[in-house]
Amino acid sequence: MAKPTVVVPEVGATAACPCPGTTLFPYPPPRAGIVTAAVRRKCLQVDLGAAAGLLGAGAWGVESMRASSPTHAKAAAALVDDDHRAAWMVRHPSALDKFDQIVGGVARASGSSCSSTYDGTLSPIVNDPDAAFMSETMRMAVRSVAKHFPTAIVSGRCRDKVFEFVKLAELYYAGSHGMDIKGPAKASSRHAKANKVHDRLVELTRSVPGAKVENNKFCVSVHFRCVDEKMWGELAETVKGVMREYPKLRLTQGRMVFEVRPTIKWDKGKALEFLLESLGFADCNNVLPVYIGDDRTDEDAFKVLRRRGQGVGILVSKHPKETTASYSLQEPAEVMEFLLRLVEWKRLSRASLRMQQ
Ligand SMILES: O=P(O)(O)OC[C@H]1O[C@H](O[C@H]2O[C@H](CO)[C@@H](O)[C@H](O)[C@H]2O)[C@H](O)[C@@H](O)[C@@H]1O
Repeated sequence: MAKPTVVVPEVGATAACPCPGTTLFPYPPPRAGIVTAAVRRKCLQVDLGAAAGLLGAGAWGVESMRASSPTHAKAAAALVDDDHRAAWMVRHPSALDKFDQIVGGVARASGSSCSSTYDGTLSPIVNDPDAAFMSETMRMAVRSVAKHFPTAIVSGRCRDKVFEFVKLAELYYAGSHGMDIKGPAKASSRHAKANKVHDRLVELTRSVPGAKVENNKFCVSVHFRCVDEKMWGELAETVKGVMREYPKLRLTQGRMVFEVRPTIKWDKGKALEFLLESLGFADCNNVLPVYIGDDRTDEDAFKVLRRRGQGVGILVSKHPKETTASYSLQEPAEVMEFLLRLVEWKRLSRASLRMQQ
């Protein structure tokens, strides 16, 4: 596995990670005084072991693979009765229906910061991970949001690849589950480094038709969306075998994908927290951080917002799911509508401020 070198959101530059607990990142952090010792302590306190999506030894296999399968999700959803769904919607109401409530707590003249994941949030889920393109209308919506609010995309993918899909230089990008962060600027053209684990997984999964191994620079994804369910057990055993060869790696699971990651104490939650601190939004009560995500690994970010009592987490899901997010949206189309509402809210706030002056 390649050693993460990088990190951080400083306009136009990459710099160091705020989490000095690991020697994998260079230190000190980029902007003295912005990332404080208290922040670093907070980073280290987050209990990764309890993070949703982190699979303990032996806890993963065909059953957990089934849980992330759309066919099984649909079957499970069919069993969910209307009362259950209605109760879930009360706990996680639509962010569109509750838009006024969401922005209501923030002073009119102030703002928001917006973070979102890529797959399943800004782009629809498709079989081929290399073909998860974003629509032009979604790109325009994200561009508009970024004009008004600091906007970040936090993804399990490698940063360069997310940039290739999104193509907006004005955003913050946090790739490899937030391990590789860069602020608005022309994104780096550095290519993802092939690494031993990636090559080993490619070699060993060749016998499983439909399996696809993706190099996300500091992480590796093993996709089983196109693998016949009969082969899932074999694939899980193969991945498990490679994990035994590399005991310093850990395994998490997303939507029909195994995600092999280094055991460093870093995740999307810490990336979000780091972005907030670096942007100077950590203790602002007149800024509304919004995090929108669809995957188990996004729960780390939702938990951070809950713990801080700051901002809102929005889960993108058509079906009721266990989540720490406060609100829900059903699909990327609703995400786009929500983003445009944020832009409109900002425009109206500005106009009303001008009238008062
Ligand atoms: O953090 P995200 O931006 O949500 O990335 C998480 C994973 O997303 C991608 O996989 C998912 O989307 C694919 C394309 O729609 C789909 O085929 C796959 O089944 C999904 O799990 C990406 O390819 C992974 O590397 C990311 O870890």
